[in-house]
Amino acid sequence: MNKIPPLNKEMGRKVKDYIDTLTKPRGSLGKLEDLAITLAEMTKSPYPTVTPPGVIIFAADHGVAEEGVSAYPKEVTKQMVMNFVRGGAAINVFSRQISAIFSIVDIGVDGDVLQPEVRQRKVRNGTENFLYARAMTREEAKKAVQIGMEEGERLIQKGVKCFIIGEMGIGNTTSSSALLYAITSKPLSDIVGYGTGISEDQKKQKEKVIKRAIELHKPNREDGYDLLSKIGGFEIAGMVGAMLKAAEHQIPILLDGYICTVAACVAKIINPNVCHYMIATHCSVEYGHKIALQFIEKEPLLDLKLRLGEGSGAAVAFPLIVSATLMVNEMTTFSEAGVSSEREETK
Ligand SMILES: Cc1cc2ncn([C@H]3O[C@H](COP(=O)(O)O)[C@@H](O)[C@H]3O)c2cc1C
Ligand SMILES: O=C(O)c1cccnc1
Repeated sequence: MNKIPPLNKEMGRKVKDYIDTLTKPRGSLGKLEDLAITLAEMTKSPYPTVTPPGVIIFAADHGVAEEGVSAYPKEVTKQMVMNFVRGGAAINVFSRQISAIFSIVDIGVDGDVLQPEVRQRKVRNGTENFLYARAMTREEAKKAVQIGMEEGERLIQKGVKCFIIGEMGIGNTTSSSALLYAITSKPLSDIVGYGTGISEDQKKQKEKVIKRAIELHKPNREDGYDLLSKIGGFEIAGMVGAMLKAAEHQIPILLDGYICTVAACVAKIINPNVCHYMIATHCSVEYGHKIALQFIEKEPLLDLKLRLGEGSGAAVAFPLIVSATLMVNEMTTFSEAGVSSEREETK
């Protein structure tokens, strides 16, 4: 197990006191103040920064996509990887907006995208259909998490100061829902959503597939690798690895939507300290997202009715995180500005 340092609460208290000296009514920047304090606790810096951000997208296919659980065909995974290369996907647009260091990792796409922009880290051409067999072996699950760690390390060496971890994989809301069901035992009707936009009948089929898979595999909810190997995906395992690596280096992780947050749940099972370094940026339309957020005990900053993934919501929320850091870095204090501070009788 990798070592993840605790939060530096002392630094948080110092920054809280400092924020109270800035030229604004005490507490008036609300959640931005909480964010600045949390970032100081994570980074151990009184003046935290989150730029440049790193966007890392793990792409892989899912055998269970054969069961008609997605509104789109499996080939879209590979086609979207090519779209990421060309720069036309939502995450490309938002990554450019925030000047992110961008990386695409093929960790298990069914078919090759042999482009210099794509990191060739394939474990296998997609998982097995977990309705009939385990998605991958335990060794493959460990390998995929290890690859996620290495790819995370690579971005850290490039100097990223926060992580946005995205994914692409047709069928991965089914895998994510199976994981969340195995982890929480909440009713399937509260967990399973419409993913890319399936019909009511397809949603019923999706629930049935998940229920049967859990009956077949009986995953151990306390064993992250058992969960990943039986009902997970290579990209989800890669995300888990990148999260563990970021936390080890005390780098904030901006969580995106449903799949990303389910990966965060699995990471928590492997090492609970990883959650200290996570910020939930938004709440997705996918039903299970709320349950996943409860499991890691995080409140989302925004509700933009997104249901895309790729890291898109976290990238869109990134400027808010920057605002929190700029408040501490650039605002003047009451004494510097010659502004009278709060009256004694109010304190
Ligand atoms: C064109 C396109 C681009 C996407 N970008 C992310 N996803 C999202 O949709 C997929 C999950 O939904 P499901 O489980 O229903 O297949 C994932 O690839 C996720 O990243 C996309 C889906 C499509 C079709
Ligand atoms: O919230 C997400 O990440 C999501 C939701 C639906 C489809 N793909 C991704």
